Amino acid sequence: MKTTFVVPDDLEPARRADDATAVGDVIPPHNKRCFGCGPDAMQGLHLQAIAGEGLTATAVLEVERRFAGGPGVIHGGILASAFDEMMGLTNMLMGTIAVTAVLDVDYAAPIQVGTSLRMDARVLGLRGRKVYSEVVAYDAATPGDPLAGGHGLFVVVDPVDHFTRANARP
Ligand SMILES: CCCCC/C=C\C/C=C\C/C=C\C/C=C\CCCC(=O)SCCNC(=O)CCNC(=O)[C@H](O)C(C)(C)COP(=O)(O)OP(=O)(O)OC[C@H]1O[C@@H](n2cnc3c(N)ncnc32)[C@H](O)[C@@H]1OP(=O)(O)O
Repeated sequence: MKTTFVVPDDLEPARRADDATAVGDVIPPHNKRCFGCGPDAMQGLHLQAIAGEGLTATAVLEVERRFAGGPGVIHGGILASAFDEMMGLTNMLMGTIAVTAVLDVDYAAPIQVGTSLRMDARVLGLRGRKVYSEVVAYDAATPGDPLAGGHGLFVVVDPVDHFTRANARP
């Protein structure tokens, strides 16, 4: 892939929280109405990310017709949403809440409607409050070269403070 996103080469190691979702279990939705993972988001992606070892998680997105952009292929914004959510959920294994500051998507190949898209996400490391994460996506039926990849720079926030202020805006 050809991303230009720069991951610092001197990241601090990130640590899995002692009470993080057990390996093999679904990371619980952080908000029932979240477009990415919420069960009550009628038009949402309904992603179920399975926690892996360390700071990793995997999910499969069934690329439904309602996710189309160009004829027969996934909308780029839908893929970006899925990547954002996958990295955000994986970050939660650290026991912190981090919001997206920068999202980078490498659309390496068209992804057809009907694809079962496997997404593998992991936390790469930290720099103070900054969390660097990545995700790679494959065709689950015919694994081979990645179809797309993503990177994110997330910033750890106090969720009550962050979302209270976000909702207080006039
Ligand atoms: C009412 C009660 C509610 C309770 C809720 C409970 C739980 C909620 C749960 C979870 C939700 C979150 C995540 C869950 C998982 C998945 C969902 C996906 C995540 C998202 O979809 S989330 C939506 C989109 N997201 C936003 O809505 C963010 C809007 N934004 C801001 O809220 C601020 O912008 C913020 C907080 C990002 C930073 O603000 P800030 O003031 O806290 O910090 P500051 O600016 O100092 O940045 C600190 C360091 O990050 C560097 N930095 C910042 N921005 C950068 C950029 N763009 N490029 C390069 N570097 C950047 C600085 O350069 C500095 O770096 P350094 O430390 O080296 O100087």
